[in-house]
Amino acid sequence: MNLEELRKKRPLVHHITNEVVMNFSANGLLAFGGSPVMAKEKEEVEEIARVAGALVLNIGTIRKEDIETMIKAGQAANKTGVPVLLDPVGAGATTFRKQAVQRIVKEVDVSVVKGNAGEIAALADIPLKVKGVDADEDGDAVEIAAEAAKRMQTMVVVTGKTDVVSDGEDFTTSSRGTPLLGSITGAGCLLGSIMAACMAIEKDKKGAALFALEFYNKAAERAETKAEGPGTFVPHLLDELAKAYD
Ligand SMILES: Nc1ncnc2c1ncn2[C@@H]1O[C@H](COP(=O)(O)OP(=O)(O)O)[C@@H](O)[C@H]1O
Ligand SMILES: Cc1ncsc1CCOP(=O)(O)O
Ligand SMILES: [Mg+2]
Repeated sequence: MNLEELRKKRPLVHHITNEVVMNFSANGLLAFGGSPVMAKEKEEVEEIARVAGALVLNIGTIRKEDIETMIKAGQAANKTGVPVLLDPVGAGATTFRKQAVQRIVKEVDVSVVKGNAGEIAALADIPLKVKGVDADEDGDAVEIAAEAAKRMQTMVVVTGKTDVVSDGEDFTTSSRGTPLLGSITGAGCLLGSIMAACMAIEKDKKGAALFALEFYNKAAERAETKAEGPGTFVPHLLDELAKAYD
């Protein structure tokens, strides 16, 4: 994954995402070197998705009518080879969300499904405690990722204390980061935006996902050393995301 190339090209990342994180995701992606656009009107999503570098479908505050919109955008992205990242926010919390994800995955060729252990466990039908959009326990992230990848026939990233990237057969883990990421909202969503931007530049999607995980969590570790708590962690994280690490 070539970060210099990404920063030169500033790939456009089309987001259909939740209202909670829009501003944070846009700022974080800008800091990293991508170009965010949030657009969710059914009449315009195909036009944007087909010219974007990547598409993020994030179900954090999804309503019934948004499912069709996400499918429309996803299929337009598929037609022009634009990678699609799906974040199944809260999939472990309600049947509606889980079924929405299952429908999207069936109708769109999703490049990667990225979520926390609780969300991905729900999609793999592995019992795990969840609390709304958060995982309440870690579970066996490797097993969860593998089972979900097999069922959805796509690459899966499980995030948490240890992150796992799996295609159902092989897997790679990464254990960087800080628990402070769990004390701000949108940490996972922003990781998804950055991962999608990397996939716009790097065609090896596993390589792109691992680069995004390492870079993001390294930036978070450095931000932690400068922060006094969750409040000051956020601006430091944005600053660190704008830097370059070897
Ligand atoms: N306890 C932890 N220690 C280190 N990094 C963590 C920890 N919890 C989460 N992270 C990191 O925070 C980011 C968001 O992960 P997570 O909190 O699982 O997502 P979400 O915000 O979607 O619930 C990931 O990069 C992950 O590696
Ligand atoms: C709190 C909340 N509620 C619905 S979406 C959302 C944001 C979730 O963000 P993340 O998954 O990055 O923690
Ligand atoms: Mg999340």
